[in-house]
Amino acid sequence: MLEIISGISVKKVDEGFVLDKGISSHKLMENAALAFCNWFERHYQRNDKVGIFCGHGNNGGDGLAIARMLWRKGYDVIVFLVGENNEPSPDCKLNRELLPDKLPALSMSHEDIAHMEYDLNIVVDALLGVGINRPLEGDYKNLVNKLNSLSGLTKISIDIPTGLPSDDCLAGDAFIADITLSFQSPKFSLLFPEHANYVGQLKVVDIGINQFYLSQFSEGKFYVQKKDIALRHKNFSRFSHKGDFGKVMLVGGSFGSMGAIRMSSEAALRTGSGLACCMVPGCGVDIMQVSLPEAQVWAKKDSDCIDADYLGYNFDRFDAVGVGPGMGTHDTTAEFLRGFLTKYKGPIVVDADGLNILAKHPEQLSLLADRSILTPHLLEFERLAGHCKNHKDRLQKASDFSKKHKVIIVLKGAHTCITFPDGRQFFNSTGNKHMATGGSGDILTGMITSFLGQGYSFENAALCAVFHHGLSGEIASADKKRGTIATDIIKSIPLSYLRLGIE
Ligand SMILES: NC(=O)C1=CN([C@@H]2O[C@H](COP(=O)(O)OP(=O)(O)OC[C@H]3O[C@@H](n4cnc5c(N)ncnc54)[C@H](O)[C@@H]3O)[C@@H](O)[C@H]2O)[C@@H](O)CC1
Ligand SMILES: [K+]
Repeated sequence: MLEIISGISVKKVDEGFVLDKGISSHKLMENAALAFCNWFERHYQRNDKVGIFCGHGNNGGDGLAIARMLWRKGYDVIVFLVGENNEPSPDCKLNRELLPDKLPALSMSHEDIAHMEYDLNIVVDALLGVGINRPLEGDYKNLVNKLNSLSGLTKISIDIPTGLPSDDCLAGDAFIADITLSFQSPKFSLLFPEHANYVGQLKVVDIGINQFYLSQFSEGKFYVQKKDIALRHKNFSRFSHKGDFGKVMLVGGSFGSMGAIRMSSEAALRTGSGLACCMVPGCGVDIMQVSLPEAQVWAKKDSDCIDADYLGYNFDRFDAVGVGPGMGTHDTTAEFLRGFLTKYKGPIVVDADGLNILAKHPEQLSLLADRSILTPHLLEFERLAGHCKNHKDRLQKASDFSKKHKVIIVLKGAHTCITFPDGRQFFNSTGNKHMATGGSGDILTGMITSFLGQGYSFENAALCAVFHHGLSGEIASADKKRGTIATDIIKSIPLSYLRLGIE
């Protein structure tokens, strides 16, 4: 699992790695530049006109090495040098000297920046990286704003968009990238929703520094990728029977809101549950049985919402229970939740109106069994934990909340963050904007509940479900883009398993 370390630690990791391996820091920069160029070559043609904007630190050094390599591969490259009245870092200086004589390199004055007019297809931002220690000003600021104003070309940031602090929220200007290629592991701030427009698509490239070096600076933050997830799945044999795949219950729905619980239930079945039973109000029975014949239904006749009478049911027959989608927050439903949390101590997932009830009745939080999984989106989380100044603050509050109530928080959004009571936070790498559609969260509830029911540990259930949910969304939206709807995501769950070689 990739460690997400602070910008200050990045420098220390580099130094430790270089010392241990007996290589030069220049060689490490060459590795980084090569990793970038290998990625670049797979995506861009040699007739593209590439402008590489290089600052005076090591980020600029990366840009210069990349320019030299791309030029040697036959790309049409122009190098722009900025910040030349600052002392360049030693590796930046060396890479300036290594530029081939025939490769055009232009020093940019204030006037050049103001009147810049080049016919470029691709802009590479190698102005500043994780070494930024103050908001942009002067030439750097003017150039970044100028580049941001150009349209109709592809903009790529090296390591981090210039101007973004690696571990904090942006104050001031920053380069707006279409793609950010971050070296070795993503920088923390690249995962904040406030920065989504600056980062564009996030790619992480390996530059050969192994995890041993990164883990020495661990802050308990991790970036979850495909290779981390495949191994966390359980193997089932041909002798496995329905019971091994788990019996789960999904509780929710109310008059006019039956879609949510229907989608959760279908998602649980598609994730592999042996049996899914949904507990719904009487008004939802026909809807469920007609639209999802594979699910069992339990309901009280003539009711419009889940009420305290539902507490007579024996929940202990289930391996896991998901509660909340479409359930409403009626007083009698809150009464049900109080009784349910008191009664059932198996693995549970609480989502949507289940969370809204907890926000309205915070005394119920103490009834949650240890390691219950709560799946709020950003707004639901704030209802539970109070106003958050920004995402950094929100992540800290998620950590405090998780520790205090001994629950697992799945904070949904781009790079969904899973926080455990021991403080570890896992950031997901799958998913895209097309998943921001009604019902998407209900599906995740069904998926986590299903994994819990299959006997996965709390950690593996949360990580696998979040990863597959995102990947299913990517698969579903590949040809539907903004026309993607939640049920498309459910249909893609089996394909997501296949992508990981899981049968
Ligand atoms: N393991 C890694 O992640 C590696 C990182 N490398 C690169 O090294 C970069 C970090 O290099 P540096 O630490 O030299 O940092 P930068 O390239 O970000 O530059 C730091 C320099 O800029 C100055 N500076 C800070 N804020 C400024 C501002 N607002 N305006 C103008 N100047 C400002 C600093 O005083 C310092 O002189 C990474 O982002 C990455 O691109 C690679 O070369 C090698 C491996
Ligand atoms: K940069």
